[in-house]
Amino acid sequence: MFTVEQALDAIIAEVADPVAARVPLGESLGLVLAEDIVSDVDSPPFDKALMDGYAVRAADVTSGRAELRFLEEVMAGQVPTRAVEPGWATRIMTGAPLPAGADAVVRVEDTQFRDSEEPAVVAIDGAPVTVGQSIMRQGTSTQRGQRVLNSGTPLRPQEIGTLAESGRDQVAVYPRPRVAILATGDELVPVGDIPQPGQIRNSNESMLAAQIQRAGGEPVPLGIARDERTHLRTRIEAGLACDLLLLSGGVSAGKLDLVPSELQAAGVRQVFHKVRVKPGKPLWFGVSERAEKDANPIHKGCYVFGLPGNPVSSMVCCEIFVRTALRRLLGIEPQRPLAVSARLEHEYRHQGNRPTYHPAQMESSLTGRTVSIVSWQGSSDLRATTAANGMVCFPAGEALYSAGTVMDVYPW
Ligand SMILES: Nc1nc2c(c(=O)[nH]1)N[C@H]1C(S)=C(S)[C@@H](COP(=O)(O)OP(=O)(O)OC[C@H]3O[C@@H](n4cnc5c(N)ncnc54)[C@H](O)[C@@H]3O)O[C@H]1N2
Ligand code: MOO
Repeated sequence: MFTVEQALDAIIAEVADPVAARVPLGESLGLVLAEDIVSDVDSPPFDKALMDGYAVRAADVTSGRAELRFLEEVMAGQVPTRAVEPGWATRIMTGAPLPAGADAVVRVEDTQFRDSEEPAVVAIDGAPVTVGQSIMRQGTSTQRGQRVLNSGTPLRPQEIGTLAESGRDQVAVYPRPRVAILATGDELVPVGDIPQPGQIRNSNESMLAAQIQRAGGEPVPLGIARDERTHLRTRIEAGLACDLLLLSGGVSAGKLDLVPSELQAAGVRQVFHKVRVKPGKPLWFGVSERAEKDANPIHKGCYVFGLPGNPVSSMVCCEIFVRTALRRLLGIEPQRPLAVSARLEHEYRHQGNRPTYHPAQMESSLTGRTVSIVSWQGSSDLRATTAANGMVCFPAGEALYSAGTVMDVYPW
């Protein structure tokens, strides 16, 4: 049986390097940039006013008081037509290009405009004016030809704004993998149905779709597959067209646990079956290599996870293992699950023959991060996870953890 580390190593080794594709800028949030971006413009593109007021020559207003003659008005989007000579001022709006000759802007609050005279007069009464005041010189934020973003950068709103400044309405990223989700089991009914005796609702499909969406993938729900070989195989084959296929249920030792054998019959090569972890022991992972002729435009293979059907087992395996594969395809570093440290809020005794990922609730305060272990009845107890915002990893064995022990917590 693989350890968690061995299973993660195997997933990282099997999943191919990410493949870049161009997507519209509006669809790139959260994806990783797959090209260096060089600006094709200076920012700002011209010397610009940072305040609504008057463009002046600072030398005219060194004392903070002056009476200057009114030259013209420049709004944002217009260009000045005349240079500011000594003794003159141009009314200017924030974002408008600075006229030649001017080297400072005096804000409108420090001025009075008198149009009873010809030409009109701008009377200034404020602090001494210095060269460069309330203006931004061309190219001081970004220069044309400068590299503004590096390949490998995750795209947040500010990077998307920077791409827009650089005129990129399409951008090369590692696109969202399509993730097929296939729930298996004769006991399952759709979420909108009232379960009859012996039946339960297919809650895993909705939960896994939400996990995939949150992790940057595009879920493709395939509904419920019956525990019948031909039907199951047909649904598996439909799922293999996606980049990842997640099945839930039917992977342990029951009479109708047909998933491993039907996956192999569909040509999916088994990489491992069973991991020393709780919950999630029966996890199955394999790879379906695509024939060249029906190659997916993005990825050469489909990576298949047979998740144990118990809801918390499915959820935890998706968080630990499926998301590692997704991060690899999305070009996200680090690829392995990232734990944070938190001090145990209370004493806790844990016992188990496998490393256990236990639901837990973290709180942050000025004195640091603490974690409490929530009451949990095991891998079918999904409700308990709604009182948790992460999972604490306990090693196998029995130990008493005192309050204040620093634990590894994986946030959800
Ligand atoms: N003899 C053994 N029995 C079991 C073993 C074992 O090693 N030997 N492993 C146990 C462990 S650990 C787990 S976890 C479960 C996982 O089993 P399966 O993946 O085969 O899952 P099922 O038996 O199909 O279902 C388990 C449980 O989950 C419910 N379920 C299934 N699908 C869904 C769904 N889409 N939505 C909500 N709930 C679902 C199902 O009704 C069962 O109650 O096996 C142990 N047994
Ligand atoms: O591994 Mo199972 O997921 O313990 O219940």
